Amino acid sequence: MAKILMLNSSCCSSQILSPHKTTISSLSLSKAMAMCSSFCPRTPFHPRAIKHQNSLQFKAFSTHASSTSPPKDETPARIGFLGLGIMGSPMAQNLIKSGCDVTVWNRTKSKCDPLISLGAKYKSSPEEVAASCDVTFAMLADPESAVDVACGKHGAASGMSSGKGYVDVSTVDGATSKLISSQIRSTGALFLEAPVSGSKKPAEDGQLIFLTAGDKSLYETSAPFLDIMGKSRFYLGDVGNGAAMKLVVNMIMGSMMASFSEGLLLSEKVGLDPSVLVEVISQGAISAPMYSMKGPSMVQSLYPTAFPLKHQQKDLRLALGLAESVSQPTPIAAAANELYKVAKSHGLSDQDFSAVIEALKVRLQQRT
Ligand SMILES: NC(=O)C1=CN([C@@H]2O[C@H](COP(=O)(O)OP(=O)(O)OC[C@H]3O[C@@H](n4cnc5c(N)ncnc54)[C@H](OP(=O)(O)O)[C@@H]3O)[C@@H](O)[C@H]2O)C=CC1
Ligand SMILES: O=CC(=O)O
Repeated sequence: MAKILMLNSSCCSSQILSPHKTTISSLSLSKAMAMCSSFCPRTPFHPRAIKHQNSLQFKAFSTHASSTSPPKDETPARIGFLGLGIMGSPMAQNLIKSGCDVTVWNRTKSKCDPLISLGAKYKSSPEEVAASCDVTFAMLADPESAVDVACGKHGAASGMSSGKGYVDVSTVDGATSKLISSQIRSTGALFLEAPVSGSKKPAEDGQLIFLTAGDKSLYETSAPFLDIMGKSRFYLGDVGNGAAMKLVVNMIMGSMMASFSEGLLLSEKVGLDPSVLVEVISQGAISAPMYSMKGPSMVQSLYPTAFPLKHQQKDLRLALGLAESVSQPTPIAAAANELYKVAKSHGLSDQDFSAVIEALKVRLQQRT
């Protein structure tokens, strides 16, 4: 999907400044240009929300982010963010740093504190966040927590009403997403599922890939915010399609990591240097950023957590359920899932998913 950027070149000099007057060094040029166009009143492209059927109408950024006052009928969007784990915290942080009016909530309140210091507001329940915001994002661990936060007691749905939107960016299965969608939409609000591809570093750098599905008008009004947090976005149609796309991608990723782990250990066992294997792979047709990023630390048996192993196993489990639902054989993913289960049983749930290699070491030790 191409982003269309209409730039007024006079506002984009060699050093592009954010509204907070800091150089945007970690953002891509296209993102910086898009942000520049957002803040420059002379550019034809401006992320003001379009008026839609259910009157979702707002501008993307708070007034201090713009050099001119907004028209009187536009108020700055109030953005809610629920779930401040490895992914949610940097995503919310990027919204705040871009000048958005952000209200946060997290089950463990202490994780809100760094964001409050950056200017976020705080509410003590998902319901209160949803009631006080125009669009609420949720980044929760798994289907159970996503349902609980959206539909449980004092959940977001209780604070939703017509004119509001709920964007669930958690990785869940289609059935869960449809359940949340129906609860949210029964209040008159709009729903978008938008799981992300990309891990901790892309979340920090605003380089995530959004896989969205659901209410198209919410997709359009949320686009300026998705573009702050991500580098691309796909609109895939009906609720369930975004979840399915995410699960297929992560099914492939989990199998790739399991296979890479076998290769590293086999190379070592036959007397090769696994670091050289990582280098060889990086130069050939099977190279992937994941191998180059994770390989060197895996060789040292280090697994600093970016994507928790428990979440990778959850995604494999959900992907296998998806495959089962259409009778698609997925023997490789099924075998990989077993390996992640072994890793979990050895206490590796909260390590990075690359720690799955330890499950193979355990097996080797048990056999010898
Ligand atoms: N890390 C990654 O690289 C990526 C992760 N994802 C997906 O994004 C989602 C979040 O991942 P990540 O940030 O890594 O996960 P974390 O485990 O770091 O964070 C999980 C979040 O869910 C909250 N949570 C868990 N259980 C409950 C519950 N019962 N009620 C309320 N809140 C709950 C946690 O709250 P608390 O702080 O209180 O524990 C925390 O805010 C997952 O679905 C994951 O699969 C997608 C792409 C990449
Ligand atoms: O879900 C994990 C990712 O890296 O994407």
